[in-house]
Amino acid sequence: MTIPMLPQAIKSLTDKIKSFTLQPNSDPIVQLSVAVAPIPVIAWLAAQTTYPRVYWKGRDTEEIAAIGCCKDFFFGDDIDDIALSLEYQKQRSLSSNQEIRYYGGVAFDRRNESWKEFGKAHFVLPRIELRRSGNEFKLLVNLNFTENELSVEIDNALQSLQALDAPKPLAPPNKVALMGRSDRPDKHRWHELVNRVTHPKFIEDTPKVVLSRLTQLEINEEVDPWTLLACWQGRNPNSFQFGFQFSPDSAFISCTPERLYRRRQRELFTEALAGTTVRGLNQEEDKALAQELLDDTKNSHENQLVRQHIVNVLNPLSNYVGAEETPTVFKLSHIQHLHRSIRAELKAGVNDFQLIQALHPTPAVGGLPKDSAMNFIRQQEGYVRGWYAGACGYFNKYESEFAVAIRSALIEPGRINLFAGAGIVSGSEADKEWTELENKLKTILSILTEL
Ligand SMILES: C=C(O[C@H]1C=CC=C(C(=O)O)[C@@H]1O)C(=O)O
Ligand SMILES: [Mg+2]
Repeated sequence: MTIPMLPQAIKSLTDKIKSFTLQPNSDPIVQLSVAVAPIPVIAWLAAQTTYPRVYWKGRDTEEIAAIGCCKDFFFGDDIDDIALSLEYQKQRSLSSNQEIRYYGGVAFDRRNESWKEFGKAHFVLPRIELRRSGNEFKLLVNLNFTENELSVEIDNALQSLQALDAPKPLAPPNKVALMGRSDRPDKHRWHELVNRVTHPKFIEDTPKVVLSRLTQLEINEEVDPWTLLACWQGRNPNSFQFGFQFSPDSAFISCTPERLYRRRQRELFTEALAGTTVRGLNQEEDKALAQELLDDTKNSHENQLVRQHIVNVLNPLSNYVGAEETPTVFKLSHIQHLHRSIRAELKAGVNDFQLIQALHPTPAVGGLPKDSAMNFIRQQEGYVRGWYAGACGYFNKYESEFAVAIRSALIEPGRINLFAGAGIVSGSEADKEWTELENKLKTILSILTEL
């Protein structure tokens, strides 16, 4: 049997929707899908004009583009974890289909203000998804009968399918002309902050604070977030790549090496990723730099604190937790990190909400102890992190995956906001940590500008 091309696949999905009937005991959330011949996933997403638009690619061969939504969970100003947990439990009970997924994110700091459309937590059940798993592609539609009756929901789904645009090839992005750049905190303030955190009295109680910086680039031209993400993906294919765009005016994209966790039923995979150096100009130099990183006390301490904390918070939720004793080196296009894998077997009944609460933010982006580091960041950093260093991904009852939204950018009209942080521990020096921030921006800057 030949797999249908996109127009035929849309037609057969349309027929499926038209002939759908709700059985007396069927779930109120239903997913219908058809196989489709290969389509470049990001290019398809970039061609669409419906919002929200979501892109997700984890470390395996699965890639997803989602558009529109049939349920939107937005937690703007006031959210408490109890309300969030109740909503989460409710959704979990509405469908037994393992393929139904909620995509979204949680801000870095749920107790501080966040970005307008992104809020403190924002998840969607998409209307339409294009999913690639290896070489297999499928187009799917979700129907949500919890709020609309059958005919209304079917009409909505049909309209969304009709509104789909054909994919166009992505044009390589032009280099942008920078009209201005500003850093918050600036270099002077960065020195002050690092010196405060590394003061022996402070560090005795708070051994790690991950300080970060917002770099704003002023531009005159339009930058397509999906084209930018596609290029970024090409540079760091071993990273997670994702993007969320809730309206035309702002898109958050990330090409992050850091997994928060991957859960399959009760099996959990997570990691400690912290400690950084640059890549060498040749293989020999690269190897020497990696060895230096492995031997370096400050970087080892940075990573070890993350590993220990993750093990500690997972212990009460798990029957078993195992973490690599010795780190390995995780290489990206411009930098390399220390990495330790961690695996856990969760206790029965532990859910994603509890996992995010326990794990996020890890000391790779927050610090240690969590509350004291978060307070310092909240009071001193001088800008709102929003979803930078937040947790983004998807979940359902059976499986989930979340990445830590570092190496990320918020694209707005006339402005690109870039973020970079560095773990400040005993032995950190302000100048070196500032250079580490610059190194973390190199890949995205090399795509955007003539470096
Ligand atoms: C907070 C960031 O990186 C974290 C992840 C890996 C290495 C890090 C470091 O060496 O400082 C950071 O903890 C960032 O890139 O914004
Ligand atoms: Mg570091």
